[in-house]
Amino acid sequence: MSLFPLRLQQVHFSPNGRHVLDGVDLTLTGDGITIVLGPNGAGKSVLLRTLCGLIPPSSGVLDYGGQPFDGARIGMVFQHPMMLRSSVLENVTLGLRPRGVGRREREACGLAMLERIGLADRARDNARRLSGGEQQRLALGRVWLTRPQLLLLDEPTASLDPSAVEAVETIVREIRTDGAKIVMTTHNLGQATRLADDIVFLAEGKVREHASVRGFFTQPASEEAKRFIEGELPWHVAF
Ligand SMILES: Nc1ncnc2c1ncn2[C@@H]1O[C@H](COP(=O)(O)OP(=O)(O)OP(=O)(O)O)[C@@H](O)[C@H]1O
Repeated sequence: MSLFPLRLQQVHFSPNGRHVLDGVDLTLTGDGITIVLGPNGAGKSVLLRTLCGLIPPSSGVLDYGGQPFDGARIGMVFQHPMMLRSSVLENVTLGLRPRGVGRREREACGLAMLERIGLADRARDNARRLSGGEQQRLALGRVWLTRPQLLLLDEPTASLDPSAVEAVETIVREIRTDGAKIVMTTHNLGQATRLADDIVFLAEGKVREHASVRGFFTQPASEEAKRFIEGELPWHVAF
């Protein structure tokens, strides 16, 4: 049963009458990486939290491929992932416990995942002692083990150095290749050009554009998107 196409129709989130999401219309297919761009406060994080059920919309329709909402098939990773005060191995297998996976199988799956994300030699270390980049890789491995159909990433590389960013991007691509649909926010426009299949441009709680990555950066349809690209992209993107 697929969560896709995922359709949002006139989705509003208006806490205390303030229009944070202001009539979002959006259709997402089940493949590829969709990057959500937009200025600070545009509502990008709120949109992701709405998609995974953390924020109930004030009004509007969210249709997950005609299926009822099923949070078990949706994963989310935040800019600062939560780490239990326990080992890297226990942290990476956390999502398997509620699924009834026994301890031995959890360990085997966890160790295999740590190999994939380059943390096998840290399995017995305290997860909270990992660097920011390592913690983000661990958070991605943890959610990857639960085989989500939809993975939401909220600025996962915002506070990382370039080599840690590259490691995270490699894992994100592998998760996509493994079949998950990825929706991700970033302020790093270079990253958007490296990872995205399509771009959703959000401003003042509205989807202003939804275009291919090439289309968005070479021929932005709105003045707002043009200004956004010019203001935050200090280099020429050559497609
Ligand atoms: N749970 C919430 N309840 C009420 N208001 C919220 C909630 N979460 C966020 N907001 C408000 O919604 C607005 C949009 O916030 P959001 O975090 O989605 O912006 P953003 O586009 O992700 O910005 P940034 O790029 O700075 O992270 C902000 O004014 C924020 O204070």
